[in-house]
Amino acid sequence: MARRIPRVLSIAGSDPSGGAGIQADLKSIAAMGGYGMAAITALTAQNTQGVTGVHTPPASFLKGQLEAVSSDIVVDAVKIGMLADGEVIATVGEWLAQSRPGVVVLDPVMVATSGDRLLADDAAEALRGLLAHADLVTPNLPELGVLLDEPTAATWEDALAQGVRLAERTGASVLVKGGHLAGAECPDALVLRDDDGGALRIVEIPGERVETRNTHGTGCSLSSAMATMQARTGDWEASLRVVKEWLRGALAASDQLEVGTGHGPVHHFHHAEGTVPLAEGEFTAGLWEATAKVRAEIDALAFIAQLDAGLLPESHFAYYLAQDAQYLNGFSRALARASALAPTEEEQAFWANSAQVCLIVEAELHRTWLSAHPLPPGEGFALGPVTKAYLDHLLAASSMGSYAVLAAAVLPCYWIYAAVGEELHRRHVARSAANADAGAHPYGAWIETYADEAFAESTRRAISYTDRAGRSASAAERTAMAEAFRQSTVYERDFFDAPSKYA
Ligand SMILES: Nc1ncnc2c1ncn2[C@@H]1O[C@H](COP(=O)(O)OP(=O)(O)OP(=O)(O)O)[C@@H](O)[C@H]1O
Ligand SMILES: Cc1ncc(COP(=O)(O)O)c(N)n1
Repeated sequence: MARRIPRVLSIAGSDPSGGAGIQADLKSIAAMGGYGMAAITALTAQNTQGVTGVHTPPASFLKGQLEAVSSDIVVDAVKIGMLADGEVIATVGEWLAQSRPGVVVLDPVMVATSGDRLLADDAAEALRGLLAHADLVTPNLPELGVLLDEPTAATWEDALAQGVRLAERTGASVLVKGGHLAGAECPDALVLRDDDGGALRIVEIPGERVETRNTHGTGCSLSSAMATMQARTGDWEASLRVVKEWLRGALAASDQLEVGTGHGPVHHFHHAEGTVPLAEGEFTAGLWEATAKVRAEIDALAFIAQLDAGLLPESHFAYYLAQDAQYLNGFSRALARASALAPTEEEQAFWANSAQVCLIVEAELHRTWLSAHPLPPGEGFALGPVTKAYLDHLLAASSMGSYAVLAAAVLPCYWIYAAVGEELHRRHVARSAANADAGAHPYGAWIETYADEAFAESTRRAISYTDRAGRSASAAERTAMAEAFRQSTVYERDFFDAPSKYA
């Protein structure tokens, strides 16, 4: 019976480096939505380069582990991996016969990727006997040969024929794996026994080989993921389609892990990266970090240096003020929309108040700064191309209907303006302290407006609300937020640079 969160038991060896064995199984089971458990058959000392030791505790202790689990917990599926020796195999066989779990996947582990033996020489026969307890057996090509007492298949066709022979001989279904084939293809195939125990059916699932050395634990990961998916779906073919695609992604993303210098592990949770729980401030710190290059370009703009040194042409300052007034009007509308979409009353009030403050600041700009710094004669109060593009971007974010994306889109206007203003103000204060003449700075009064504690507080709150929205957003929404934030940061840069182009 299909189970939404299956309880899956791995009976396997421990790999302290985390790439294979029960460690890989528990990650794979969780990645496939199951609840993972592990009864340990043997301890290995190993890393990505190889196995340096194996310690097999008494089989009676494994029996104790299995009984402790099954006397209390319903086991929906079992995955069996490294079994070490004949005594362990006998213990697992007895437990399977007695507890009869719904799904049994057996990965007949004999030799590690590194070439080290994980099964005693004399235990292959005992392992053959255990296959009758399995619903699905997942040998790699050399293991398939050993189980049949035949040479390793040289071609995929030979391997499929061996898979059929193994299924006929054991009564289990067989997953024939193409990982050990040469070439660009990496197919897998299921030799399936119909429910009534009748004819065998081959389902081949093609796949491309991922170019990587990081294949440590792929067999363990595949078999435990298959056990979990089968308990969820009751359909081997549907399970393999999902698991194979997931494993391909895990191999492709394995380089990100940077674990070890040999055959590294696969990235079991590559598909869930965008949904990792984030600490307070982590999401917006990530947005800030990702825009470092654009922000460095802002710091290097002539506009900033000239404003700082008092050398900004008057016409540039007048253009900037006129565009700022236009911008504030549109920005206020975006903030009003953020208020309308806000999930809490606190945020609703914050954005509504900010929208109103924008209009007050715009009126103040007209009344004081713009009348003192009029545009050159003949130039109308036109919406410049950057102002228009920036506002169109905010308008698009407003109409998408996502509060989180809109918050990310309006945030750079707070954060970057505050950061740039704070730095200009810091330098101005330092200059004033060193030089009594600083009062003569033509833009001194403007730079002093940057020391506004109320704006700094609003910036902190805008960051905190955007961060909160990002932390509870879906992976797709987080991506859209990051893009909206990046785009607005680019417009911030272009806005400071616009006077040098259009004034
Ligand atoms: N380079 C690769 N690219 C894509 N898929 C691969 C690659 N290597 C292995 N696989 C897949 O990984 C799974 C395990 O296959 P493989 O034949 O390597 O088993 P294995 O030898 O038991 O694994 P292990 O590496 O754990 O010993 C199969 O689904 C196979 O198709
Ligand atoms: C404990 C344990 N179990 C299984 C394997 C096989 O995995 P691989 O063939 O990928 O090394 C392993 N190396 N260690």
